[in-house]
Amino acid sequence: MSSPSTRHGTVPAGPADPVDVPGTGTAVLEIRDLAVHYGGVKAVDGITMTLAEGGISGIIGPNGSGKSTLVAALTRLTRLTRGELTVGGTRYERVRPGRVPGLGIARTFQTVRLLGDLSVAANVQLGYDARSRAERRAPLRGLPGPVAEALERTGLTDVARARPSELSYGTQRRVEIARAIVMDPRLLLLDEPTAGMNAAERVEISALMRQLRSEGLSQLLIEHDVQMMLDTCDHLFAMAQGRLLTEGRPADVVADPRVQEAYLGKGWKADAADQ
Ligand SMILES: Nc1ncnc2c1ncn2[C@@H]1O[C@H](COP(=O)(O)OP(=O)(O)OP(=O)(O)O)[C@@H](O)[C@H]1O
Repeated sequence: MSSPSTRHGTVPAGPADPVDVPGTGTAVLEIRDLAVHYGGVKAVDGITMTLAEGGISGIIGPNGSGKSTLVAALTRLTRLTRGELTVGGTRYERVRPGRVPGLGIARTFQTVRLLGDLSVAANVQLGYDARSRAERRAPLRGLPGPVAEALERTGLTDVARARPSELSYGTQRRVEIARAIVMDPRLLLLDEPTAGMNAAERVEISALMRQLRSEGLSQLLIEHDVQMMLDTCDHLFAMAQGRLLTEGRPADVVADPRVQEAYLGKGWKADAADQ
């Protein structure tokens, strides 16, 4: 595949091995001493993370460890108690949520949020229309190039005219990813994209994420499925009680006794780390 040109610059097509490709060495997102307290609840309490450009970073942590709050902070949907956020070199911890897509951060949600009355192509076009006011006035006859490209990159061209209800759950998830990448983000946040999926659909989403990485897209994956994290991520962060426990190569992080201690079911993590 040729190196795609994005509004954030031309990116090199990378090899597919998730362990050997931790990113380009440049940070796409930097989080410094981030805290979100709800009254006395320290949902996130002093997190510092650097996400490598061009890589797939993952966050694991038991229920209530602060993952969703961290995503809400990164997308500016929750107020920070303190901390700094930098994307593509731009500080953004004070910007309004509506400006976040314009900074190059796109996301998918824990639940499918597609418009059932619209075709797959029209749902994806909503993301394209959101790119800028000027583009929203562009003629909608036929599919704009970026919409067709997003459909192709996510393997949806053949179902472009279908309604979401006609598609499997896994395919609906891919439509959401298409809608996010049509914005040409510098970073894609995926919040539990395989929740409710069967094993085959999880493998499919993991493969799609690795394909998007080979096309140069930086991604942050929040996911409970540790095997999916091992199969997909270049770098893993483990959270517990609002803090960062450890980070590093996924197999090393999953095997870390502190990480296993943080979960109740320790056995399956040891199994996953052995693979
Ligand atoms: N709006 C809120 N007000 C008060 N406490 C909150 C709020 N949102 C989250 N919390 C608390 O903050 C902590 C972290 O919650 P969060 O949902 O971020 O964890 P999580 O790791 O995403 O959990 P899960 O894996 O179950 O989604 C929890 O103790 C939660 O009860």
